[in-house]
Formats: sequence, C-alpha cells, structure tokens
Amino acid sequence: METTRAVVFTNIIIAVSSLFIVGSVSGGGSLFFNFYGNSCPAVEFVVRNAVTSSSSSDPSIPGKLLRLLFHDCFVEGCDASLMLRGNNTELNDPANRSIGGLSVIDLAKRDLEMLCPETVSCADIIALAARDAVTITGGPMIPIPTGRRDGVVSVVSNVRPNIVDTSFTMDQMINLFSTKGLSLIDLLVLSGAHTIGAAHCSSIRSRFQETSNGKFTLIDKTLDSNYANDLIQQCPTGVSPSVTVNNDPETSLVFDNQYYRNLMNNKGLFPSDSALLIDGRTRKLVEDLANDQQLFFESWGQSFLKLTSIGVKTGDEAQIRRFCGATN
Ligand code: HEM
Ligand SMILES: [Ca+2]
Ligand SMILES: [Ca+2]
Repeated sequence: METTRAVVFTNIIIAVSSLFIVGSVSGGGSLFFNFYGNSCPAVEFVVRNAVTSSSSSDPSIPGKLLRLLFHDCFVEGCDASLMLRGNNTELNDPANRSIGGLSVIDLAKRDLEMLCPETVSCADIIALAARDAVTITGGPMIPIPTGRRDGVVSVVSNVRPNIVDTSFTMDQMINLFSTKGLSLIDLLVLSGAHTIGAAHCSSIRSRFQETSNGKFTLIDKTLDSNYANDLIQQCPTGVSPSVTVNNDPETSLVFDNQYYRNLMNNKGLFPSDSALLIDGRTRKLVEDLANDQQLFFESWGQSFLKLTSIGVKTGDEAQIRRFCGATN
C-alpha cells in the first residue's frame, strides 16, 4: 500500500514537473513557466509596459526588439551577450551596428531593479520584450518560459560565424540554423519576422549594380522590377547612411503573414528572403503560409519558443546582471 502510494506520488511529481519544465537545452538547464512567480511577479507587466510605452512614441521599436533577440540568441545563446558594451564586444560587428531597442531593455531593467533587485536577467527581458513586440503589432501572444541567466562572454569575432548574411544560400542558412537546433521550417517561419521593421539602404546594395552615371540597376532578376525601382528611388546613390526601407512594403507596422504574400509576388527584400520562394524545399510552404495567417501564427509560436531557448544558461556559468550593459 505504502509502495503504491509512493509510486503514485512520484508519478504525480513527474507529471507536474513535466508540465512546467520546458525543453532541457543541451549544455544548459531548463526554463520554467512562471519562473519569477514568487521572486518578481510583476516582471511580465513591467516589460510589457516598457515595450508598449516606447513603441507608442517610436513605432520602429518592435522591429528592433525582435531583431535584438535573434542576434542575441544566435551568438552564445539567449544570454544578453549582445548587450555588453566594450571595444571588442558583439555590438562592434558591422552586422550589429544597426541593432536597436537596447534602451527599452535598459528601461525595463531599471524598473525591475527597483521592484526586485538582482532577480530578473537581461536575457529574460530581451525574450519577453521580443514576444511583446510581436503581440502589440498584431501577432500572437506566446506564453514563454523564463529562467535564463546572463552570459559573461561577448566577443566580436563570435558574430560573423554565427549570424546569417543576406547573401547566404539556402544550404548555408539551413546549416547555420541546424547548429542552433532549428529546422528548415523554423528558418522559413522565423524569417516571417521580416513582416515588420526596416533595413538600411546599405543592406540591400548587393541586389543592385551602380552604373557609370551613378544610377543603380538590378542585378538579381528574381526581384519584381517595379518593386526594385521603388527601392532604387528610396535608396539613391549617396543617400544618407541612416535612411531605411520597410522590410514589408505593404504592412511594415503589422505582424501578419504579408511577408509570405510578398515573397509570392517576388518582393522579398533580401536575397535570403527570395531564396525561400525559389528553393523547391520551401516554395510550397511559402504558399501555405501566404494563404493562411492562422497557420503562420501557430507555426510562429512553436519556432519562437525554440529560438528563445537556444543555448540558455541557467547555472553558475552565468549571472543576473545588475545593469544590462556590463557584467557584475
Ligand atoms: C534568415 C536569415 C536572415 C537574414 C539574412 C536577415 C538579415 C537582416 C538584415 C540585413 C536586416 C536589416 C538590418 C539593417 O539594415 O538595419 C534585417 C532586419 C530585421 N530582421 Fe532579419 N535576417 C534574417 C532572419 C531574421 C530572423 C530569424 C529574425 C527574427 C526572428 C529577423 C528579424 C529581423 C527584424 C525584426 C528586422 C528589422 C529590424 C529593424 O526594424 O530595426 N531576421 N534582417
Ligand atoms: Ca547571446
Ligand atoms: Ca507586415
């Protein structure tokens, strides 16, 4: 009788724990839903507030927050390594020059340090803020587990080998994503992030060639020619380096499945976007996502959970920073 009870009890414990523990990550620990339930119950509210208020005065914030998460998680895992300041840190790589949204994370962190000092990691704030950025622009609300700790390593030379370039072939993208535990589907679905946000003119130069009279012509004939002309007009020769074009020419402030409809219309902004339509492995799926926003949202939820779990640190190898720009 006692043994039966013990077995039943153990089973319940296992069942309950498996409800809360989410994806053990290789080399790291586990994340939990409601990780801050006792230690800082206001965390999600505070982050949401920081994201909402910053975005209402600057609509470019949601895109910045989402890209911040991507570039953080792909280098050293989701550990806020990207936020560390210094001469040789990740922020110094050209791919990270246009990273923004750091002030929103700092703002949330400042409030959280007052409410619950030395408790909430910058890595969790980045993940929650990106999640909220999607929700407030019309995307799905994805419950995400927390418990990430902040890394102590941020080295500029780690960025190149871990970040995708717009000129990557499908195989190069698939390979890089697979080193992060992400599938071909995850690549396709997470690229849907380009439904919001913007790109600097320098990021799309490779699609055009400058003629001797200083005009640009299209090299890559897979791009819709009217769209290409619009881009050339928005990014003429000698344009200021701060000028940007919308990633999604139709609904750049709305998180929707328009990105896939753009791909179908040969209006993928980067060669790496166009590649998803051209490649036989993803073409049909692009069509499915273009036709079904619900499918995109459900798929996004799953892939986003995987993205936010890459290489998370939960043990003594990492810390809870007091200020996101520096290690303790
Ligand atoms: C798969 C290959 C990818 C490539 C080659 C790529 C490349 C780029 C580039 C070059 C920019 C423009 C940066 C600038 O000029 O300021 C950009 C913007 C952006 N990317 Fe990606 N990206 C990729 C995937 C992703 C993923 C997986 C996410 C997130 C889940 C993402 C989110 C964003 C967002 C939100 C922006 C807009 C940033 C802003 O508005 O400031 N990208 N991407
Ligand atoms: Ca990182
Ligand atoms: Ca959109």
